[in-house]
Amino acid sequence: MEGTILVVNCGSSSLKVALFDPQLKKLTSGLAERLGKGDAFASLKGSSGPIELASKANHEDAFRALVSALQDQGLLDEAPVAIGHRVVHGGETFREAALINNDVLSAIRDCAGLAPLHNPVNLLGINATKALFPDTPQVAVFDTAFHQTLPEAAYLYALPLEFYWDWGVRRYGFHGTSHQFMAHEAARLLEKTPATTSIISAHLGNGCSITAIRDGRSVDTSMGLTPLEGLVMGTRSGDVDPGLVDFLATKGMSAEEVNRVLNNESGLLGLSGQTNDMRSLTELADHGHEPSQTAIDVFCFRLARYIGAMMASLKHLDALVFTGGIGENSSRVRKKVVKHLGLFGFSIDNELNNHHGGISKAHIEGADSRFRILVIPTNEELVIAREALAAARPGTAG
Ligand SMILES: Nc1ncnc2c1ncn2[C@@H]1O[C@H](COP(=O)(O)OP(=O)(O)O)[C@@H](O)[C@H]1O
Ligand SMILES: CC(=O)OP(=O)(O)O
Ligand SMILES: [Mg+2]
Repeated sequence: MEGTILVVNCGSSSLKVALFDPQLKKLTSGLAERLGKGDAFASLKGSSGPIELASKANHEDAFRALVSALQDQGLLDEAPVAIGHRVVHGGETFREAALINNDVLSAIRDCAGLAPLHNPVNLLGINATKALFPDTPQVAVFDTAFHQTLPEAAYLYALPLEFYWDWGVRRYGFHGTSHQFMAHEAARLLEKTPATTSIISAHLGNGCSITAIRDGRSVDTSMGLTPLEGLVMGTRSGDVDPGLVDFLATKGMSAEEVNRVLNNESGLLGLSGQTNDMRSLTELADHGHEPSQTAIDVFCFRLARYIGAMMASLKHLDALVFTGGIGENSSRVRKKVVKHLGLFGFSIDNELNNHHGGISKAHIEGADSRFRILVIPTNEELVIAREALAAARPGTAG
């Protein structure tokens, strides 16, 4: 097909691709997981079975395999007109998406120290696509860009100010593409304009973050210098006392080990001792597994506490919005979180929450709720495709 847009999202051991037609309708999507490990595999929606990958296949191998599967389906017989990449950390350099050239590549490389788990693999993805489609414009869409409007009071840590000036130590925030999409979708559902809409957006996937959006602009967010701060996540601790690092050092743990535990062995997984997956956790809790129930309780309480904190950044609130795999699917989490917020005047309609939803299928607030509560599916890929097209061909995308 002519005029397609390819979206690439590289994670540390995974690669997600999505292909859009020129009207930005999604044609298909594919996924490769466990890259670099013995049991790497890939699949493409619409393909009859899994795609063959060599054991220990890397990002480039996976990308080639997915592209050739797309070609077999007749979806990519011509090079795409634009390729959009999710890049996690854009530091203070990028306030919006950027057409990738050597300067942009070196700026992304410069931010790698701030996001060692994410930016290096994002660069791998860019190189892999460049090798296959050298003439297609490539565009970087940054998780941090939407949060570049944070006021100083929200982005500065109370640390020696030289840390900020010399090393860029500040709060950046992530998942900006999803939060920005929430701001637009909420405005559409509420029949307002984004520039007059204020929401609290809770993105709850494997990584979780919450953002206060005042009149369409991000004014506070829970993630910080790295995507580790804030909410309880699948395997990440979110906020802990910084004194913990020294305490664990006295127990013989190196900085690297502490970092690994906080990023990969904590959160829902650490608390439950079983899984980072909210669906499995809910089943375990239903079968009487107490640590799983505790994990859900801590997750919900931390989130409710952050919603309360986000109120301090807003002058009014049009809606609390839930999104991401957990936000969109777990009625139990939504109910528990809203229950903590009674003092603010939030209430949920159980019937609507269980089958979400009400007006336009998104509302789950109770009739007596002081604020609206919405469930909105996120669509980071669509936003990346739109931005890629706009940056690659200025003037063609709306
Ligand atoms: N029906 C469901 N009930 C509860 N949790 C769910 C459900 N469906 C998905 N989830 C949870 O959503 C999380 C993954 O979210 P997702 O947004 O897909 O992740 P990612 O951040 O990797 O894109 C997992 O914890 C998963 O268990
Ligand atoms: C920044 C971040 O946390 O991303 P993800 O949710 O994809 O892990
Ligand atoms: Mg997701």
